[in-house]
Amino acid sequence: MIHNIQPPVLEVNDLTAAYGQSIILRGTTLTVKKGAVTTVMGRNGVGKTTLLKTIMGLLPAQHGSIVFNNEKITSLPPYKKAKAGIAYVPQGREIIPKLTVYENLLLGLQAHTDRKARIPEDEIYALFPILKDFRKRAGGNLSGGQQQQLSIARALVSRPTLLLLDEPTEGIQPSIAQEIGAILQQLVQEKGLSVLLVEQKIDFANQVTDHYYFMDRGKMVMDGTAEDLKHSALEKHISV
Ligand SMILES: Nc1ncnc2c1ncn2[C@@H]1O[C@H](COP(=O)(O)OP(=O)(O)OP(=O)(O)O)[C@@H](O)[C@H]1O
Repeated sequence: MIHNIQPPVLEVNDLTAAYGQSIILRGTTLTVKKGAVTTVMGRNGVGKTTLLKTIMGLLPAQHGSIVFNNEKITSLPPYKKAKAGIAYVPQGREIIPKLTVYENLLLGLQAHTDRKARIPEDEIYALFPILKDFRKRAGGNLSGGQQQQLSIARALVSRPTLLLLDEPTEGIQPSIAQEIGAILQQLVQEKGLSVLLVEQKIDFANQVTDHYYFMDRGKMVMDGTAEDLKHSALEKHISV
């Protein structure tokens, strides 16, 4: 019940966004609570990735508003949103294959407000021990699950308060997905991180989610906790 009295970290209101003439977000509204995982589910192509890109400022909002920690950030460029405390872990991970694990982590520092900041190596390696072992290895030589861990770690280097996470389980083994789920829970519960997750896999979503939203054709059509939502409703909105 604590979650109900926490102020929202992010409020997206009536958001519209398009690629050229192709309108994808059609009045999307959602709230992300502090220190909790909010998960957006929905069929392929309904606009989940587009929503994260628009929140991050990679795609302009045509209409509507995005409020982060009570400040309107709708039209800020991505680097300003990053400096404000939002980090984005894209679908497909976007690791630079020829750079080492350590060099990939260094890229995360670009979003840091303090220019003299260093990678919080102890913290990062405590969460992801494999990255310490492989810190001199090329990112491209890591497995999919390891790359996903690197991508999340790189986002955490800037010490964000809100993590936008796009399909972290795509193409990785269930056991590694479960490990990533446990790390996310740790970050949320111990450090108060807020997470907006886009996910298709119900097992992973159930492991971490506090509040669900279901998206269809550019807007939210249902939301609630896992207990609020009947299994049939979940199936209806995630079947591809
Ligand atoms: N760069 C782009 N230019 C034009 N259309 C795009 C672009 N990226 C995505 N789209 C289209 O926008 C729609 C929404 O895509 P989006 O990736 O947001 O969906 P999604 O719900 O995340 O689906 P998925 O689970 O497949 O990633 C799709 O019809 C897609 O083809």
